[in-house]
Order: sequence, then structure tokens, then C-alpha cells
Amino acid sequence: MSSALTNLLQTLRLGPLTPSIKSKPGSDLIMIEKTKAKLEVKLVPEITLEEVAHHDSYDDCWIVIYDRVYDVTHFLREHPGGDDVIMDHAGRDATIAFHGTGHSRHAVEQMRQFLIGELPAAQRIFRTSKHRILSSGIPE
Ligand code: HEM
Repeated sequence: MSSALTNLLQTLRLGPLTPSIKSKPGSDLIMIEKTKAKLEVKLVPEITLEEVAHHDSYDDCWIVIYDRVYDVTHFLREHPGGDDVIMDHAGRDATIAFHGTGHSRHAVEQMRQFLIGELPAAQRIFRTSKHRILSSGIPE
């Protein structure tokens, strides 16, 4: 762990991370792990809506959810809700459909592995250029 992260956690009075210790529900370690997860910001390239629109087929399927771009080509066949509902939004914004389905936290976590980019600031609806979330209920 970098000393900068150690210092930050100590400043937050969370103490140093101890990866070998298993966290128990309700323990401080859970808080430390959540803080650590928030600090791990994945840097992804900017991808415009125009570029996303080129990826609208079964063999090459990108969608936009909450201003982030996901390549779901290999997930289509595994999607519990079926491939057709995602294909309806291939190459386009699927936020309302995704949100309207009421996906579980598991689904939101699973989505992360397909992240390939985010919209440029001028095309974002939900997040500002500094990644501040503009509405509640949007996954970080
Ligand atoms: C990367 C994007 C997506 C991921 C990772 C994902 C994941 C999942 C998962 C794990 C489920 C099982 C139920 C749950 O845990 O919530 C599910 C169900 C479902 N999803 Fe998605 N999904 C994605 C995108 C979409 C989109 C764009 C739509 C568009 C409408 C959609 C529609 C549905 C529907 C209709 C169900 C079935 C709900 C039910 O039968 O109760 N999903 N999805």
C-alpha cells in the first residue's frame, strides 16, 4: 500500500489496512474496505455517443448506462433478462431501461467488468466532469 494511502486512511482515523485480517459484519474493517474501494478510481477513456452508435450489432454491442460505456458483446448470451432486451438498446443509451428493470446490487457490481469508457463531459447527463453524481440512486 502506498504511504499516501496510509496517510489518508490515518487522517480519516481508519488506521492502516491489514489485508490478512478477515472483516466481520459491523467491524471497522468493513469501513476501511469500502473507503479503499472508493479510492480505486478506474481511469477509462472518453467515448462519444457517435462512436458508441457504431457498435450496435450482436457481434459488437456497446451500451451507455449512467454516462458510462459498456461492451456487453460477450455478456449478451449470459444476461439473465435475455439478449433481446439489451439488443433493443445496442449502440445507444440504455439507462432508463436498466434503471426501470430494478436491477440488483449484484447486477450493478457485475456491470463494472464490462466498462470500457465514459461519455465526454458535454454529453453526460448524470455525472459532472469531476465525477460528482448529480442524482441519487446512481451507482458510483
Ligand atoms: C451491463 C449491463 C447489464 C447487466 C450486468 C445486467 C445484469 C442483470 C442481472 C444480474 C439480472 C438478474 C436479476 C438481478 O440481479 O437484478 C438481470 C435481469 C434483467 N435485466 Fe439486466 N443487466 C444489464 C443490462 C440490462 C439492460 C440494458 C436491460 C434493458 C431493459 C436489462 C433488462 C433486464 C431484465 C428485463 C431482467 C429480468 C428481470 C426479471 O426477470 O426479474 N438488463 N440483468
